[in-house]
Amino acid sequence: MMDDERFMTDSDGRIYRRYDDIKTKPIQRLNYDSREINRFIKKQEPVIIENLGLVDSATKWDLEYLHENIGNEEKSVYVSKTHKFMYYNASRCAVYPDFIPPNEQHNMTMTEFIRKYRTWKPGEHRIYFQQILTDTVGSCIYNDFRNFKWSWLNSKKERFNWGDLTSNLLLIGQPGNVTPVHYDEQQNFFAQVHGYKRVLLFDPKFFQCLYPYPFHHPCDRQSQVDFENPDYERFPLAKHLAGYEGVVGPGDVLYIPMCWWHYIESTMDSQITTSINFWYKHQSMTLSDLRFPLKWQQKLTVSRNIEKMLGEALGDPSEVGPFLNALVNGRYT
Ligand SMILES: CCC[C@@H](CC(=O)O)C(=O)C(=O)O
Ligand SMILES: [Zn+2]
Repeated sequence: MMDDERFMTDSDGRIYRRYDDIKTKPIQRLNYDSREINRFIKKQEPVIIENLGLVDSATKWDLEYLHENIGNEEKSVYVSKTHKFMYYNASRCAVYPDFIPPNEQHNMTMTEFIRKYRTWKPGEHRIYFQQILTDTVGSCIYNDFRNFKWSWLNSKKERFNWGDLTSNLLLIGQPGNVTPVHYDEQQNFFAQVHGYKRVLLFDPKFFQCLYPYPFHHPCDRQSQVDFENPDYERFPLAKHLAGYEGVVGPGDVLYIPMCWWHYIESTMDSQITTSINFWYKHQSMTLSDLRFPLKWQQKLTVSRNIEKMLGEALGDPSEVGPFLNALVNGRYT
């Protein structure tokens, strides 16, 4: 890997893709007992929380233990011809008939996933286990799940008036797997269990630099900018990207604020990467809470509502682009 100039090795020996064009500062790392943590969450800024032990009971979740205990219901595994696993909403393909899904979602048993994982050879399609933890898991897993530090999580939910926990995703990836830059409309405590992931995060205000796909596109919420081969002709503002960077390892918990752009890559030196995320609905905002000018998180919600409403008002999502161009070009530009 060392002689492949697409990759770099950091001072801790972590190996990940080199993105010289992207300016970043280190994500702040704080010990779990630091009072500063609440300040970051209140300001909705990313922070890596160390030694919290949030999901310590999942440390034993290696492939053997999961094979024994997770249950034989089929699990959700994404399969990609490349190392990238961009999420897409298959139900929106009708609006974009030329859209080619960048990967496939398969359902397979844990036995099948482990067989594929263990026999995988470079050049073969990559796999990425991404399964919501539901009550169908075996009793041992359920007990481990109950032993997560829910008191800490609930204290943050209450303190910051977050909505309900919507889901926990169990992620099991191969070294080198990449989740390209996107945003989610939920607060996220991202707990790293095994292996290392390099993360890049960007404030929602970089909306114009990351050129998200249209609302009605299958890749809604995903950026059109390919960090490995950025097209600065089509996306000139991508040159101005500036964000935060860090590597999360076993025991680290990354707070990914709602609507913050994030790119997450399993480092090449990892044997396997296992993560568990905690997605929370954002806090309910009342009109009296609104302060102007709006924050970009709020402008993002406004922009999504406009695109959604236009699709309905025009009766055809494919008219939204031409209509917005007619509205803006030569008038606001
Ligand atoms: C499908 C979710 C993938 C995850 C990133 C990663 O670990 O690859 C993420 O983007 C998130 O937790 O929000
Ligand atoms: Zn995400």
